[in-house]
Amino acid sequence: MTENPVNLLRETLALVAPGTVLRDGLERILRGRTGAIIVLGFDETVEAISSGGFRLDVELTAARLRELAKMDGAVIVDRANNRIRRANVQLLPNASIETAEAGMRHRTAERVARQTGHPVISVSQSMRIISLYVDGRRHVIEPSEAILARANQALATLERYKARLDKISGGLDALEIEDLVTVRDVTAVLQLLEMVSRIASDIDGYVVELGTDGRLLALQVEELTRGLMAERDFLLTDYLPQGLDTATVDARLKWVGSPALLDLAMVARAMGLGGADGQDLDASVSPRGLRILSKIPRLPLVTARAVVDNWGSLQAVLAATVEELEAVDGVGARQARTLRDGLSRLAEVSIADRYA
Ligand SMILES: Nc1ncnc2c1ncn2[C@@H]1O[C@H](COP(=O)(O)OP(=O)(O)OP(=O)(O)O)[C@@H](O)[C@H]1O
Repeated sequence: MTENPVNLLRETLALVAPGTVLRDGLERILRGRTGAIIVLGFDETVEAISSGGFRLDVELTAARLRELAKMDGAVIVDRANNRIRRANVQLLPNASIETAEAGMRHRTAERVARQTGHPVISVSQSMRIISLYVDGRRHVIEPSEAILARANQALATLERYKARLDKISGGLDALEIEDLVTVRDVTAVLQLLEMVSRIASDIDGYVVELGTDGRLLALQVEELTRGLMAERDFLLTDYLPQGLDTATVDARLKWVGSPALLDLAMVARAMGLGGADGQDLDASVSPRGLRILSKIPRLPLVTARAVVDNWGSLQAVLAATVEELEAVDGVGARQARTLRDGLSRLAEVSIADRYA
């Protein structure tokens, strides 16, 4: 099999999500109180294990699927072009393939999926359940309400983490301006960014499964996570030691499980901060300044980058005069003023917050 199993499951979940032709057909089969076995792939391997029935080459529609499922046997759909290719077929998969299922329909579905590498759907007449067999695993298609309940729980968690992220990221602004940042402060922001991104990716999975029922959810996640990838990038640009790049940090964090992620030293180690074991969380660090400069309204990102590249530290940028800023390649008079005013405002807000 050439396809990545995770992608094939995701692809199949998208094919049967609410709002799709296939899902509509499956719902009709359930309402009609019949069962079905549908193979989502058509090639020589499928042909070789198909016996009897009849051949056709018609577009997949919900009504056709429902009609054809009334007959005994399987329906074969070419998922590459959404056409029904065979119906009323008896499937003869290799009987030595292990299956944990009971009942011929489900045993057959599981074996065919394993043997052909194509996803197979079975609709159980007796249990009124739609199951998906993909890459050796069974996935039960749940009603949207059940998935939405879980997705909404995840969304509430995402909102809580996002609120905390906003708070500690704002706190980091103040510490950066006053040059009081420690490894703990930086890693706490990256930790939350990582948690938010993991929860968002879980919700993305639900969105795929929910199809049209997940539109609102998708919009909410998009709104909550907008700009966070950029913020993460700027944070890493600001604090990564020389010789360590973002891709390496990403790869390291990927292997950190969610419970381990709660350990700040683990995050520090991934960022190459806090000593060899990441334990020195109280060590001082200074930002290059890109993260905070990116927060200045109307300041083009290229200007922010040019300034950071030139001075290499936020404290040096804070000490620079408008004339010095203007002298940097890629910084015009207007941008130098915007930058100076923006930094002054940020400093005022930070100090006011600190002593409020
Ligand atoms: N090898 C097969 N090829 C095609 N269709 C099959 C095959 N085996 C079973 N089926 C289909 O499944 C139907 C039900 O079979 P059976 O009652 O043995 O399965 P089951 O798993 O108990 O089904 P259900 O959960 O729907 O009650 C058959 O009438 C037939 O349409």
